[in-house]
Amino acid sequence: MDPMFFPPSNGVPSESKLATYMVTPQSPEFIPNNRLSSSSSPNFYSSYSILSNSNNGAGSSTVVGSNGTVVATQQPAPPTALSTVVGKGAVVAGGGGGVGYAVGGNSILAGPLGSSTSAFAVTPNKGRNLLRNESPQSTNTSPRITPQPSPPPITTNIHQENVGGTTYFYPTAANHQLPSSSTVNTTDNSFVHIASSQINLSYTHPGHIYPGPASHVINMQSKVQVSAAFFMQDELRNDILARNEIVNSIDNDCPDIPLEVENYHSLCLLESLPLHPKLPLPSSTYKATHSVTGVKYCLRRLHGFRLQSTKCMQVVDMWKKLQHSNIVQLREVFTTKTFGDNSLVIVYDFHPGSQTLLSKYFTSVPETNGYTDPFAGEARPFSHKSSMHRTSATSLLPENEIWSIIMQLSAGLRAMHQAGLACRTLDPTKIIVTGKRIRYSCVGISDIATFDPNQQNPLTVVNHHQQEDLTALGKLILALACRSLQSVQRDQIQNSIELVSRHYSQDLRNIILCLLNPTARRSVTEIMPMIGARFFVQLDALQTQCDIQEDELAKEMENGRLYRLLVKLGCINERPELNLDVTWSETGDRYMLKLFRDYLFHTVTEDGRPWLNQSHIVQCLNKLDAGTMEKVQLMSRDEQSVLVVTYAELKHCLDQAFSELVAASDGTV
Ligand SMILES: Nc1ncnc2c1ncn2[C@@H]1O[C@H](COP(=O)(O)OP(=O)(O)OP(=O)(O)O)[C@@H](O)[C@H]1O
Repeated sequence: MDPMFFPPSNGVPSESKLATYMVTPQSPEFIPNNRLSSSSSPNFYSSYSILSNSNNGAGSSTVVGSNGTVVATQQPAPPTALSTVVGKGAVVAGGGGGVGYAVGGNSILAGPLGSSTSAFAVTPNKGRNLLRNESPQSTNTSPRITPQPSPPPITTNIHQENVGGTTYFYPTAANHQLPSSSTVNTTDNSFVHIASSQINLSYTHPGHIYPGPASHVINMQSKVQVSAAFFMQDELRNDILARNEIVNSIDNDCPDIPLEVENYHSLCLLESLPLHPKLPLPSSTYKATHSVTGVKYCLRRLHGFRLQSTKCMQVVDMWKKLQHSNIVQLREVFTTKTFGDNSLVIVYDFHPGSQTLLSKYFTSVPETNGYTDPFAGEARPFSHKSSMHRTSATSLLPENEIWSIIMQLSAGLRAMHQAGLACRTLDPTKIIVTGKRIRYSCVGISDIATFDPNQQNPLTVVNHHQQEDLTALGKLILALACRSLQSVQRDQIQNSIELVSRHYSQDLRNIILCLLNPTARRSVTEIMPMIGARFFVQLDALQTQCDIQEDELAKEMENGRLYRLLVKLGCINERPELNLDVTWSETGDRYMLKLFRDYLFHTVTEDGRPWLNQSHIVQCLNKLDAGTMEKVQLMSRDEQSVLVVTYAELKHCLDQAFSELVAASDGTV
């Protein structure tokens, strides 16, 4: 028979759902003798400390004391402690009035109670709100850390003591000794080792609480706001949102694009131009979704291209292996007729929110928070059609910014050259900027498109292309320094160098001259000494950025863990039925969790107003997840009964109930 239907012989009003948890004289768990063993206590109920109103059942049972208060606890409790407890006289579950809790959480425990170090200083003290200060457990007791998911067996040898008319029950101490240290399993399956000396913390998991930003991070910000200390910086949030929006957008007004191309679908045109000088054929760029993984990629299509020889796949493999933070990774290459012609498609990683170097530095279009929408406006910003109008931007760039670009471009180029490859598309339209990151975006295309299977000496050709890369890099730096593409035209170069000499350092001038020198055989490593100590500035900036981002990560890290806990609670609480059992959610472990949910979210102030306190919720969830031995008082909705349970027991209930749900489900969690 479901315990729901037991007669309420324990003094709990029959309408109280807590009756299902209350102890009856018949209930083996609370018979204070030694007959019981852990095996006779299949339920976990015996471990709950229960307090009920005696007025409704006074004298009717040996369990209920004459003043109507019953306290049972599993804490070993010397009598001296008991008298202290009773002396406080705070344990009143008023059956009639329903008021009744001037709670000192301490006062309901039979045990060597110290003053609780509750994290909640402000304690609403009426009705279900009594449940503050809920950690009556002292460090001096021997709390038991419950390794989860299964709690240790609970000894049901119970000692009974009547003090001042109140009968207390508590188990003998046999197996309630605190191990010297324990391991607690948390929701994210990480195991946290807890030394017993740490138990006196209101959390046994101090690592699960974000302590606020580190001093070296908070002092980096000029204007520190309280909210900034606990929430992600607006700028970073907006950046991520903008990128997500770009990734998720389905913005395809071009009806000619096929629905699916090989393993990719949802193609979305990024840019399409008839001809680019660096590419021998018309090309188009798309964002596309991989059909199997759902990952977004950037597809570059060469129109009307026939692959002459599969030998070029060797060079494709070389590019595929080349990984560098300043190179957009080439993933695969395939030919297709899906577009209605013979097309070659080169698949790259997709970096949302990117713009070309041309668009960022050679146009006078105002910036929008580092992001431009490539689809906005009538003329696409980097179109060659309009590039001549955009080649002269307004002001000169700060030298630091130019050096940052030089370092990133030379780093990427060095990786390519060391791998025996050449970029061959070192062009402001084929370099993309994502935030502060610069990447070569079109590597390998020229090698494939102009592949000559009859080439006798490929190494010489690569050397030649590498030298061309260095010249192109010199031109690009000069153009950036002058903010003008025309500055690198033959008749302008002299004037441009003079401009650099006037406005920038000697090193910048030297690096340009070195790279533009056609007579010398140059290597990308030669420019390192010219970068010199600026390298350290760049390194410092990057490390500072890492510090800030790591701190942002620390803020957000715990959210996922608490979310999973809430999902479990949400799936269990108020579930109308499970396996046709309509009482499931109202009985057993689930009832305990329901009261805990009320305690978490529905606490009210003395005058009945909702008491909304996020820190209360977060702290309680953390304790639940850690399964601490701290006790919490849960009150039934009719305010007639109070249960005292440890978070460890609640965690056990949660795991148990959720396992039942999983077992009854279709297997997908
Ligand atoms: N890997 C990538 N991830 C995300 N966006 C990219 C990537 N590669 C290029 N883009 C973006 O796609 C758009 C089109 O790129 P594309 O290389 O076709 O530039 P373009 O200005 O059209 O050059 P061209 O004049 O040679 O056609 C640009 O906004 C560029 O920033």
